[in-house]
Amino acid sequence: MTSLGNTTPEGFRSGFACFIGRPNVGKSTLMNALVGTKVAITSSRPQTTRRAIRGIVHRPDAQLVVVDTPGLHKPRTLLGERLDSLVRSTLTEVDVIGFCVPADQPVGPGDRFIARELANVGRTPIVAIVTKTDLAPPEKVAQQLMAVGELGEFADIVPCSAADGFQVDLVGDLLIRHLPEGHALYPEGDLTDEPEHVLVAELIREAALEGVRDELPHSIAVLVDEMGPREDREDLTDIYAHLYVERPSQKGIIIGHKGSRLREVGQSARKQIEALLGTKVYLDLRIKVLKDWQRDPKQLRRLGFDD
Ligand SMILES: Nc1nc2c(ncn2[C@@H]2O[C@H](COP(=O)(O)OP(=O)(O)OP(=O)(O)O)[C@@H](O)[C@H]2O)c(=O)[nH]1
Repeated sequence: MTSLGNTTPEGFRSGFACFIGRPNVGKSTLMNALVGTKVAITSSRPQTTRRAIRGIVHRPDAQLVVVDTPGLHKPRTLLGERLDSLVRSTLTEVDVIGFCVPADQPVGPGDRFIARELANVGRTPIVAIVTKTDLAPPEKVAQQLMAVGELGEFADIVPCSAADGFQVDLVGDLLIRHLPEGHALYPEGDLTDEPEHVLVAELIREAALEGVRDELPHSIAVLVDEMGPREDREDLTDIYAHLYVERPSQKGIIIGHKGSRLREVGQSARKQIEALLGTKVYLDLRIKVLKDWQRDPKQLRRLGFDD
């Protein structure tokens, strides 16, 4: 741990940024690329992110805390409504907003909806980020920069690719420019302030999301019940977790033929968790049906989606 405050160099900046954009535009991947390690989970399924996970970017001249928000969308369920209020409260609390639009898809109603929301946020500066430039030829990227420019008032518009690293550092620079001067908010070396058990639950959920069909992702939640080093074994962490679904049919899908899918999910999650914790992991993963938990306030609270 380094001390905070008394070693701050002249002109040091610190503060908060968040990325906003339609689901699946690459917000989490960009945050991971900026932070340089896997903190938020990513998947090819939209609406993977449900929590405001923070990644912390350490630079000699600045500390940028990135708050990762769920994609804004029109609310359909109680869960949806909570997500949206979470996004809106996040937007007013940060120093700068990164508005992400992918290079490989035309600007659409979803992007315009968010641009309108952003226009109401007030004076928070907005950097427009055209993501996934590796998926579009240069002329298409150039057109996209122009199209995005017409969506609103932006401090900057920058193309980048989190996949090949193109201009990821520049995105960091452009966000940092809007932070106030001040000392570091977190000790050097901290990459996130999410508790470990939350990261572990997210890694399990990510593994379970691989290859499932459209309606299922929203129905999966994971809770770590217990986690700690095994007695006399510093190098082994025992983890007991539950994966919740909403219907018995979904339980069957997750478990797979003779439990084959669940085994794969467990193995894949275990590898990721071992990388995160730096120890061997014993993972006891059970599945439970919590009927319609997305619509039940009590269950939502239990699963960590507070009002
Ligand atoms: N080719 C390419 N793919 C990318 C890039 N960034 C993200 N992706 C992919 O796009 C998909 C979505 O990325 P995420 O980072 O999960 O997107 P998100 O905007 O955080 O999504 P939500 O959490 O659903 O809001 C994943 O399959 C990523 O691997 C990029 O720069 N290039």
